[in-house]
Amino acid sequence: MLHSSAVPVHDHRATATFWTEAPEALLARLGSGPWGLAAADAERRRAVDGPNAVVDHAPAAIGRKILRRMAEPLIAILIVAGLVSGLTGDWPGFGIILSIVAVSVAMDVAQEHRAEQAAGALRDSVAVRAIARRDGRPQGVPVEALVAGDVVELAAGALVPADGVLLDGQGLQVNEALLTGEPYPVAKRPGAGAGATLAEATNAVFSGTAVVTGAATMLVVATGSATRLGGVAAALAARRPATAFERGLRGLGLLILRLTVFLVLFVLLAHLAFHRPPLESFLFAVALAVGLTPELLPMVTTVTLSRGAMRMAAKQVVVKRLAAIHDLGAMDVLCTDKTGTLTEARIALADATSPEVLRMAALNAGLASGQPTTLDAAILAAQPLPAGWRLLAELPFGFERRRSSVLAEGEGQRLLVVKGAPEAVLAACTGAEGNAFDRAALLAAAEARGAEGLRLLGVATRAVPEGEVVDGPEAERDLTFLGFCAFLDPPKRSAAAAVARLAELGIRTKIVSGDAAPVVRHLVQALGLPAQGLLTGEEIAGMDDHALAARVGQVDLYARVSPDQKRRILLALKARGHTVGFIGDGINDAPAIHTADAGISVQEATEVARAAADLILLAPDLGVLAEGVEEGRRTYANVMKYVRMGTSSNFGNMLSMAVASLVIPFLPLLPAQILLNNLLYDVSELGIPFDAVDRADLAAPHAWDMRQVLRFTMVMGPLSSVFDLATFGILLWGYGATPEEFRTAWFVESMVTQILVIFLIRTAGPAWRATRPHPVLAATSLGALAAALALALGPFAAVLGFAPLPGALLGVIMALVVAYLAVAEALKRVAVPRAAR
Ligand SMILES: Nc1ncnc2c1ncn2[C@@H]1O[C@H](COP(=O)(O)OP(=O)(O)OP(=O)(O)O)[C@@H](O)[C@H]1O
Ligand SMILES: [Mg+2]
Repeated sequence: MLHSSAVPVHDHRATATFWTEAPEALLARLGSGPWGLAAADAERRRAVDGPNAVVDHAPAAIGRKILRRMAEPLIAILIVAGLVSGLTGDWPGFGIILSIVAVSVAMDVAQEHRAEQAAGALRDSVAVRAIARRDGRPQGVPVEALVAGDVVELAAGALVPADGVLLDGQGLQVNEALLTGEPYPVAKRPGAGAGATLAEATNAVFSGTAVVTGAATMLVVATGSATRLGGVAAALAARRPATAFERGLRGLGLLILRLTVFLVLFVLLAHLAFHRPPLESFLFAVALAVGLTPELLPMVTTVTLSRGAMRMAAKQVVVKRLAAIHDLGAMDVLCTDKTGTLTEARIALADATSPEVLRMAALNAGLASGQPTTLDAAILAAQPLPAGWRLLAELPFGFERRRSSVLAEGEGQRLLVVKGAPEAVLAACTGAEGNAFDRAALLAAAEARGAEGLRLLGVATRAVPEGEVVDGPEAERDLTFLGFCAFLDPPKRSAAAAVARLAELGIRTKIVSGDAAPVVRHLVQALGLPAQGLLTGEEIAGMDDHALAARVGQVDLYARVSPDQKRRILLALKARGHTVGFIGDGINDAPAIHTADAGISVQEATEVARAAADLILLAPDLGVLAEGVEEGRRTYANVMKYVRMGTSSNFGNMLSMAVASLVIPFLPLLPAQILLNNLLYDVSELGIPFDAVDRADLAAPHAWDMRQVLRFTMVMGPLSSVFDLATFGILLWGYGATPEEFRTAWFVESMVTQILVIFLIRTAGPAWRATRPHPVLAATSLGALAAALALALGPFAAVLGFAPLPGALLGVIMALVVAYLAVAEALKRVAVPRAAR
C-alpha cells in the first residue's frame, strides 16, 4: 500500500505486551506525537485497520440478507422443488412456487431491514465519543473512528476507548472489572511498565475499562479486535444472557421445528408407502413444512421491537439494545439513584460553618484536576478559588473512600485539604479547629442537618512538612476538622407522580443512593413516596449475598452504598426472581446499570454510565420511563398475538391437512395452493406489529410463560381441527366433492378462519369490546382475505387448480366459519388463564 509521502511509514501492529516498551519508542513506531495525528492521517489508518469496534453492529447489506434467506433449508428446498416441477413440464407450478418464494422473501427482508436501519440510527444518536487530539487540538471523535497512534484525553467518567499506554496523568484510577473481574479501581501512572503480565501493566489502560477518578492522556496502541477486549469478544458476546422472552421464543421455535420435521417425514413416508407420485408427495411435504414454520416470527419480533423503539424515541427514550424493550415491559422493580432522577440536580451551597471552611472547600474543589463534580461546581459558584495557591499533589475523589484531597502550597504554608462525606472525613480527624474535638457530637450535628434534607460535606486540613510525600490515602490522617458545607438539591416535583404512575403499572421503586440516610429519608418524605425500610452500606457490608437477598424484598431505601454494593443489591433482587431496572448517571452507577435487566441512563450522564446502559432517557424524568414500560408491554402483547396465531389456528390447519392427506385418496391441497395459503396468511399478519393493545395488557409486568403458550395451543389447536374435520366430512360424504371442488372449498374455509381469528385472539376480553384494531392490521387481514377469495373463486381460479363452487356449498362453508369463530370466542376464555388477562 502506498502512503502519501507526508506520512512516515509506521508499524500499526501492537505487540501483546506493548506496555513494556518506552512511550517514546511507541510514539515513534506509531508515527505519532504528544499532539496526536492529523485528521487525514487518522482517516487513512482507519481505512487500513478497520473500525475500532469489537463486534460489528452494522446491519448486513440487504443483498446479503436476501442471499442468507434463500440459503435457509426450507427456502432452498422450495427453490429446488420449483425448478424440478419446471423441468418436469409443470410450468404453472414452477411459476407459482418461485413467485411465492420471491414475494415472501422480499416482504420479510424489506420489513426487517427497514426496522433495523431505523433502530441503528437511533442507537448511533446516543453513541459514545472520545476526546482525541486531531490536527493538534482536542475534539470529540466517535469511538469507532479511533486508530493506533491517536492521543486520547481521559477524565473521570470516561470509557477507555482502546488499548494504549499513558503519556501523562494525575491520580488515574480505572475499573478493570470487565477484564479482570476485580471490582475495585486500580491506580495507573505513566512510565515504563514493569513486567509482561496484565497486573504489572500499571502504565497501560485497556478498552472497555472505565476511568473512576483522575485524568490522563493515552496513546492508542491497539483498536477493535486487536484489543484485549477483542481477544475475549466471543466470551463477551455470550456474556449477556438471553432474556426470558428470547429464550422462550427460541424454545418455542425449536419445538415447532421438531414437530415439523417429524410430521413432514411421517407424511412423506406414508405417501410413498401408499405409492403416491413421489415428486408430488415430496412437494406436498415441503409445502406443509413451509406452512408449519413460523417463518415470520423473527421479522415480527424485530419489526415490533423497532416500532416500539421509534415510538419510545418520540417519547424521549432511546433504545440501544432492542431486546431491552422486553425487559422494560417485564420489569417489576426499578432501582434509582437520587440525584437527577428524584431531585432537580440543581445543587447549590446553602451555608458553611465559617468563611474559612468555605475557602478551604473552594481550594480543594478548584485545584483538583479533572472534571469538577456537581458538588465542586456548587462550591466554586459560591466562593472562587483563592488566589496564590498551587497544587502539589492530589488524591482524587473515590466512591469507596468518599473523600477527596489536595496538597496545596500558598500563603507560606503547605496544606493537605480534605473534603468528603462527614463520617469519612471525621474518621480521619484527631482534632478540631478552635474548640475540643467531639466526633460523636459532630456526627450527630451532621445527622440533624441531613434530616433537614441538606447534603453535607466535611472539611479538614493538616499542615504537611516539607519532604513528606503525599501519594496515597494514608496521607489523610491526623486531620484537624474545620466544619461543614451544606448543599441544597430541591426535590423534583414531577418525581412523585412518576413513581405513582410506575406503581400503577405494577412496578416498585427503590432508592439506591450514595448519600446519607437522613438525606434519603427526608427526600422520601418531601416527595411523599411510599417506601419502607432502610439499609446502609455499612449494614450491607456485613451481610453475605444470602442474607442480603433475604432483606431486599422488604427494603426500599438504601443509603451510603458503594458502587459495588449497588451491584450486589441488584443481584440480590434478581436472585429473588425480580426483573430489575436500574437508572443512574454516575461512574458509581455503571456496575449496577450493567447488572440490571434493564440498564437505564440519561443523556447528560457520564460516558461509562451511558455505555453500560440499554436505554437512554433524553429527558431526565422518571415519567418518560413509564411510557417506555407501556411500550415494552405493547411489543410483548403484539408478539404474543403472532405466537398464538401460529401455534393455534395455523398449526391446527396444517395438522388436519397432513392427517387428511392420509385418509382421502387425493391431496387435500396442491403444494402450490398450500404455499399460496401460507403467503396470504403471512400477509394478513404483517399488520400485527402496528396493532393497538388493550389497556389490560399494559397494566402489569409479564414474563414469558411456556405453560400459557402450550395451554393456548392445546385448547385452540384441536378446536380448529374439529371444524376442519367437519368440513372434510361435509365435502366428501355429504356433498361428494371432486378433488378440485374439495380443494377450493377447503382453501376458502381455512383462509377465512385463519385470517379472521386474529380479531378474537388479539384481545383476552370479548372481541367486540377490545380497542379497535389498527387500520394497518385491518387492511392487511381484510386485504389478504379478499385476495384469497378472489384467487380461489375469481376468473383465474382455474390456473391455480381451483373449481367454481355452487352457492349452497359456499353457504355451508360460511356457516361453518361463523360457528368456528363463535366457539373460538367462547373457548378463548379457557385458553388464556385469568391471571394473564
Ligand atoms: N467531589 C466530591 N468531593 C468530596 N466528596 C464527595 C464528592 N462527591 C461526592 N462526595 C461524597 O460522596 C458521597 C456519594 O456520592 P454521590 O452522592 O454522588 O453518590 P450517588 O450514589 O451518586 O448519590 P445520589 O443517589 O445522590 O445520586 C456524597 O454523598 C458525598 O458525601
Ligand atoms: Mg448519582
